[in-house]
Amino acid sequence: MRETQQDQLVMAEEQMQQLRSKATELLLRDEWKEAVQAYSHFISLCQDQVSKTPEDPQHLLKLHKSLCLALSNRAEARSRLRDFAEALRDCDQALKIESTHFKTLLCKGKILLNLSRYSMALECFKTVQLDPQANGSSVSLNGYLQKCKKLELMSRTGAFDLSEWVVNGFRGKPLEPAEYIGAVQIKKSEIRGRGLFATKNIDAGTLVLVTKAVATERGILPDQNLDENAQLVMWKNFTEKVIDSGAKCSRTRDLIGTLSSGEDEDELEVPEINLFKPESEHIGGYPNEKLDVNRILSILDVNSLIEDAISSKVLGKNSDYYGVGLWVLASFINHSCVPNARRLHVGDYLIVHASRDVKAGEEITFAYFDVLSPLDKRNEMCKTWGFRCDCKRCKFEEDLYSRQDIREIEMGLERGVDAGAAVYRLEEGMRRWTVREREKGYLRASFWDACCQAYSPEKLARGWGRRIPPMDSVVDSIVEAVGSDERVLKMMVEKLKKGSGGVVEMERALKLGRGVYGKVVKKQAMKTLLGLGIL
Ligand SMILES: C[S@@+](CC[C@H](N)C(=O)[O-])C[C@H]1O[C@@H](n2cnc3c(N)ncnc32)[C@H](O)[C@@H]1O
Repeated sequence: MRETQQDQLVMAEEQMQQLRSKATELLLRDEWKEAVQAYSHFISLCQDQVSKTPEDPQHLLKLHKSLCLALSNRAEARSRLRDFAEALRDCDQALKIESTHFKTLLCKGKILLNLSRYSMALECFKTVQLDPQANGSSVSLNGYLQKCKKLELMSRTGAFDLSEWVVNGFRGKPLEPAEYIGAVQIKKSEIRGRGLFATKNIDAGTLVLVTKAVATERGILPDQNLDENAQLVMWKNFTEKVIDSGAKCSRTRDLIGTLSSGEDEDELEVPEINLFKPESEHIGGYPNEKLDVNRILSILDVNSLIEDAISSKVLGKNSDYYGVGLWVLASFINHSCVPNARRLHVGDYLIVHASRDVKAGEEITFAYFDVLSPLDKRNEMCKTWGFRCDCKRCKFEEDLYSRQDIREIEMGLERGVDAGAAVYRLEEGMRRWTVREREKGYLRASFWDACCQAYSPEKLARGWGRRIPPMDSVVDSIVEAVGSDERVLKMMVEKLKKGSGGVVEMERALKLGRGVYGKVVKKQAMKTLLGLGIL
């Protein structure tokens, strides 16, 4: 018996009804992957029906409504799976059917917020607000609107305040930062390949950029040397996450494709800074067909950063903590042993600020490893990064380290010679070798451990104080060379706490603090952090 057209329609309707119920159930049970599959099936059936019933406007309207809702729900499920690109496509398709569809606009706004496209998200939430349905959910909608406005303002101005989180000992949930790009551009670097450059004068503490990770992986490694296996597992998870992010989003893939894989770095194209602004849709022009897994792995080798758990350094907590991540724009920042910027990790965000005053045109650099260490040690650390440092301090010290006197000071320290005597010898040497003021900072930073001990109250009391330069000028020259550092700051604060210093010294310590933590920590919070609140 031949089925009539009507019978076929009824059967299709029944099948769609069943699929819709199943998909809704899966969505309610948070089974996102299965929900996407069920909705995909439903959507293709629905689209099929739309193409078959062009004459019945009532039925067509009903089908379009079902299609719109299914696309919206699939977008929700996809966004939960962090497949934002496909989720956005679903939203746009649904909005083509019904341009003010409440649920879709809300979903699209949340996805855009997640992608740091604040002004577009704001537009979505504003349109949602006009819908009469919005009254019922005004509390959460208002929350999104306020959050979006705040983030949009932050991303334009870089006005962050992390004071509360810092004062609470880096505990609790920090304020969510917005992505931000300050006065910088990417150019060819004299150090190697491309680098990030200041387009204006930037003073110490000012934000340079805030950027969200493509992916991160974190864990506690009780003993980093012994637990190589755990590190390998983390690295594997991390690379999988990066590959997955690239597979899900062509923009992410394109951006990863701009990064160096370590080969022919000086020949690489110099991308426009605007490409890295989250609101810019497509970048194109990069040979991404070459972005296979092997290339991604090489890119990760060159560009992944280990998270600096500031709380572990400052508060002595979480010292077992290990985190690795890829932050695309920050990957253009070269290393220098005379860095002028520092990084701070807040959640998945990397915040870079100037650690000393930077002049327009100067390259922004941060330290990939501890630069308050001597040349040999820095060379070793550089090796693990797979390059030979081409910064001006290394060049200067390489020439100087051929001198026997420097070697003797080093050997003396290894033998346990008094740190005050070593610093005295270094200062005498620098006078004889007519080392310029700026370069004195380089060498003092190289002999930081000795300087630090030499300026301890006990050593000073034993008479070294009169024979070596005043601590303030040594600190100034080190900070001028390598920017602020928490150990230098600590030395200054200890001096202040001993009562040797007034308002001027306090201002100096606060300026150093700004260089270490950035202006994201406001003055009062900085005083509390430095333990100077009572002064
Ligand atoms: C994260 S990338 C920095 C950006 C890179 N220059 C580019 O063009 O994409 C790290 C790579 O930059 C180069 N590099 C960074 N700092 C350097 C330095 N101080 N000396 C020599 N090469 C450096 C090395 O090749 C390193 O593997």
